Amino acid sequence: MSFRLQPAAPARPNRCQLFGPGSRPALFEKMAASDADVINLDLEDSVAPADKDEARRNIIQATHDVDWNTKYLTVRINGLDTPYWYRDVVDLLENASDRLDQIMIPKVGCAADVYAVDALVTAIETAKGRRKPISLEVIIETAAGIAHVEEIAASSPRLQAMSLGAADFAASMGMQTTGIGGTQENYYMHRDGQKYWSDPWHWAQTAIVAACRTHGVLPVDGPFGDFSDDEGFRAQARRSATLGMVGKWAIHPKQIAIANEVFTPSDEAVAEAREILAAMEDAQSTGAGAAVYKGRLVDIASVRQAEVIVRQAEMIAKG
Ligand SMILES: CCC(=O)SCCNC(=O)CCNC(=O)[C@H](O)C(C)(C)COP(=O)(O)OP(=O)(O)OC[C@H]1O[C@@H](n2cnc3c(N)ncnc32)[C@H](O)[C@@H]1OP(=O)(O)O
Ligand SMILES: O=CC(=O)O
Ligand SMILES: [Mg+2]
Repeated sequence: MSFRLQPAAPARPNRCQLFGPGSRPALFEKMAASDADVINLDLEDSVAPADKDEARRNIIQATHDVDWNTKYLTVRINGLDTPYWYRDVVDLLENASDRLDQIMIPKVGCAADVYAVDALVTAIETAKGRRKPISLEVIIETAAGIAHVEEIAASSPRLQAMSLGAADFAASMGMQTTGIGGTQENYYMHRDGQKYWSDPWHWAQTAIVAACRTHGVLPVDGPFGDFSDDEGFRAQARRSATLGMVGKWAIHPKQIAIANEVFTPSDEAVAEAREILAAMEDAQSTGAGAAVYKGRLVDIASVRQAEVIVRQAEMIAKG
C-alpha cells in the first residue's frame, strides 16, 4: 500500500441520476418528486440546437421556482467543442439560484477541459459573490476521455463524480452497435455450439472506477437506453455495483426504483458484513489475524470489504 491514503469520495447518496431535457419544463416537478438522489437537467444532447436558449432559461427559472427538496441538482452543459458551453456556464452561474449544486461536463477528453470550465466557474463565482461553490461531474464518453481517465479524475478539487456515457463512447470508439449499454448481440464467446455473452463495457468501467477511487471521485454508470427492458437494466446495474460504481443514470422514471434497489446494499448483505466484523473482532481479541466465517477465510482485508458495505448502507440511511 502506498503511504498516500486513498481519499474518500463525497459521502452523499448517488444511486440514481434522473435525466430530463431542459426543453421539457413540464417534467421538472415530476423529477423533483421522484425518488432519484440526483437530478440532471440537460442542455446537451436531448435538447435540439434551436431550443438551447429556451432550455437554459427554463432551467434557471426552475432553480428559483421548483422545490428540489434534498435532491442534488446538476445541469449538463454542452460540450467544449460546441458554441454553446460558455453561454451555458455564464448564464447559469450568473442567474441560477443557490439551489444549483453541480455542473456536468460531457465528452471530457483531457484534464484541461475540466480546468477551462473550472476557471470560468471560479471567475463568475468571485465576480457575483456566489457563496456556495459549484461542484463538477464529467462524462467519459470518448476515446480520448478513457485514454486520459486518470488525469481527468485528478483534474480539479471541484470534481465529485464521473460517469461512463455508453452511447457516445460506442460512437467515438467506432463500436458496431446502436445499443446504449447492456448486452451486445455480437459480443460473445463460442464453445460447443453455445454462445456466452461477454461485457464490452467492463474494461472502461474498471478504468473509471480505478481512476475515481484513486482520486476520491464517485464512479457512476451512465444510461441504459432500452427502458422497456427492466431485467437488462438490473443486470447492467448489478455488474456496475459489483465493480465498485455507486449508481446509475435513469433516462426514464421506470428505471429509478431498480437503480435505488441495486445500489442500496441489501439487508442480508449488511447483516453478513456486520457478522464478519464481529467474527474478526472475536478473532482479534484472541490475537488471531484470520478466522473462519461460514466455512470461509476472513481476515483483515475482509474487515475492509465489510466496512465498504456497512459505510455505504449507513450513508444512504442518513440520506
Ligand atoms: C443516451 C445518451 C444521453 O445523453 S441520455 C441523457 C439525455 N436524455 C434525456 O435526458 C432523456 C430523458 N428522458 C426523456 O426525455 C423521456 O423519458 C423519454 C425517453 C423521451 C420518454 O418520454 P415520454 O414519452 O413522455 O415517456 P412516458 O410517456 O413513458 O412517460 C411516463 C410518465 O413519466 C413522465 N416522464 C417521462 N420522462 C420523465 C423524466 N425524464 N423525468 C420525470 N418524469 C418523466 C411522463 O411525463 C409521464 O408522466 P404522466 O404519467 O403522464 O404524469
Ligand atoms: O451521454 C451519455 C451517453 O451515453 O452518450
Ligand atoms: Mg453522450
